[in-house]
Amino acid sequence: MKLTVIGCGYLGATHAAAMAELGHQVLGMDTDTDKVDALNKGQAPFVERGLDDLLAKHTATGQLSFTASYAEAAAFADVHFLGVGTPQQDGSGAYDLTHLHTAVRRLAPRLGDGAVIVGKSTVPVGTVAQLRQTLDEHVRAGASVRLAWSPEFLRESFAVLDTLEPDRIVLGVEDGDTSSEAVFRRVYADILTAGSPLIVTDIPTAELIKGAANAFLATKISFINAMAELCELAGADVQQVALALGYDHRIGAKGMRSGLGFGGGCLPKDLAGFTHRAEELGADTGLLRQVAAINRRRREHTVELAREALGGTVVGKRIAIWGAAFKAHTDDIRDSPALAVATALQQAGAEVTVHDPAAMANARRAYPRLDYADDPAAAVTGAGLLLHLTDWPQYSDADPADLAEHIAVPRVIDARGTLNANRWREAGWTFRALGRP
Ligand SMILES: NC(=O)C1=CN([C@@H]2O[C@H](COP(=O)(O)OP(=O)(O)OC[C@H]3O[C@@H](n4cnc5c(N)ncnc54)[C@H](O)[C@@H]3O)[C@@H](O)[C@H]2O)C=CC1
Ligand SMILES: O=C(O)[C@H]1O[C@H](OP(=O)(O)OP(=O)(O)OC[C@H]2O[C@@H](n3ccc(=O)[nH]c3=O)[C@H](O)[C@@H]2O)[C@H](O)[C@@H](O)[C@@H]1O
Repeated sequence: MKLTVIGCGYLGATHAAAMAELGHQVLGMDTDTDKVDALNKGQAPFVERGLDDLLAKHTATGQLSFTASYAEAAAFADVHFLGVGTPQQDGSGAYDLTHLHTAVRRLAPRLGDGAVIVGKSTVPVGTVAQLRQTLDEHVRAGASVRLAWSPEFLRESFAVLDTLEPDRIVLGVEDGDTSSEAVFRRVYADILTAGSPLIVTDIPTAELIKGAANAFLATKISFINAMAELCELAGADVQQVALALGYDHRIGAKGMRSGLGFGGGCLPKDLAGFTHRAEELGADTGLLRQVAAINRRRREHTVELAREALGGTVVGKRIAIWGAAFKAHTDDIRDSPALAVATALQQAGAEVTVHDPAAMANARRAYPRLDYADDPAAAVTGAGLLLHLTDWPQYSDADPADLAEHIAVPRVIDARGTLNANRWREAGWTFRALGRP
């Protein structure tokens, strides 16, 4: 089949490459011409495991290509996936849906009768009804264009795997739309045959499922972090609590790692957007607001622990920070907990040096006033404290005995819970981990 993917960031570029892997002819479209150029060379403009290989494989054969032209995209296919950004508006937490409306407005007059638009971006419930109006206002006279919504559940750093082997696929269709599901089943035929369940719903349900999924993932993380707060007060170990809870099949161990809390371009933004929309609808959002508050406290608590470790003040103190990405195996620094802590400490007067295996270029661009080091040992050299803030395996594999030679005072706070406490203590470090004795 021939398909387009409009908006080729983390979601869209991965979706386009995965659709080509399924055997479809795919044209990706993005307004950012630098991105389009990189993608046409078979390179992802960001770090994502396995994506460069897929892009290179399918751009080389011409099965996958990219353009900045709506006209080309509209002419290429009758099925158009939408993966443009839905960022947070400043202040209220509400979603900014302008990119979606722009994409529909620009695409609509160029579409032929029978075309299908399938949205994948994350949206608050009620968005598709508004997009339907935009579509109807701009579509060619006499052309009937269907609009469906299939929210995406991929995780960055597992994006290719999650797209090709999804836990489930959701498709929301408009009332009276009897044909989008059949088209969609053809697009996803191989994935459905392999066993991924497809849940077909009305539009509001599909929109809401995505918000609910991210709110639940955020809640699970904040729940275990609330237990971490309690563990610190009680002298208990949150990792053992999580281990024991996780064996209960109704709870499950996945997505319940305690630490510095959730960041990234999605969970914080989607929790805020979901909460905002729920309040507009008149729902009680006490639970969701607590989830966000607990998450904020993780960052504040880490800053406080650093202050405490350094004798009550960070002014003029050298602090090494391991990690800038919002999680391991990505260069994405959107709402990174590590950089939030780094900048808070710098604002409080500390001299902060940051290292990250993949996200240094993005961090440097966004936070040019922070100091950066090219390797983990260089970051700790001369510091009075090391903060471990992103869970890269390089950091848990590092040799604490070797590092103790470089740091001025061997003191570490493990905010991700992945350093081996015994190993660090035996190498002479004063070791503190969030939620653990
Ligand atoms: N990053 C992720 O892991 C996931 C993201 N999502 C959702 O997918 C959507 C996109 O997220 P990301 O890919 O992370 O964002 P992103 O910012 O990496 O990519 C968005 C892309 O859309 C392009 N764009 C903006 N306006 C456009 C327009 N009018 N026409 C064509 N292209 C346009 C931008 O240039 C950019 O390349 C969001 O709604 C997000 O919540 C959902 C699941 C996973
Ligand atoms: O809507 C989205 O964009 C995506 O958001 C998240 O995916 P992602 O942001 O890539 O990353 P996660 O692996 O969920 O991690 C999010 C944050 O939570 C933190 N986290 C994650 C898991 C955990 O157990 N504990 C924890 O603190 C991570 O360090 C990271 O900062 C969801 O996991 C995806 O299902 C969803 O599609």
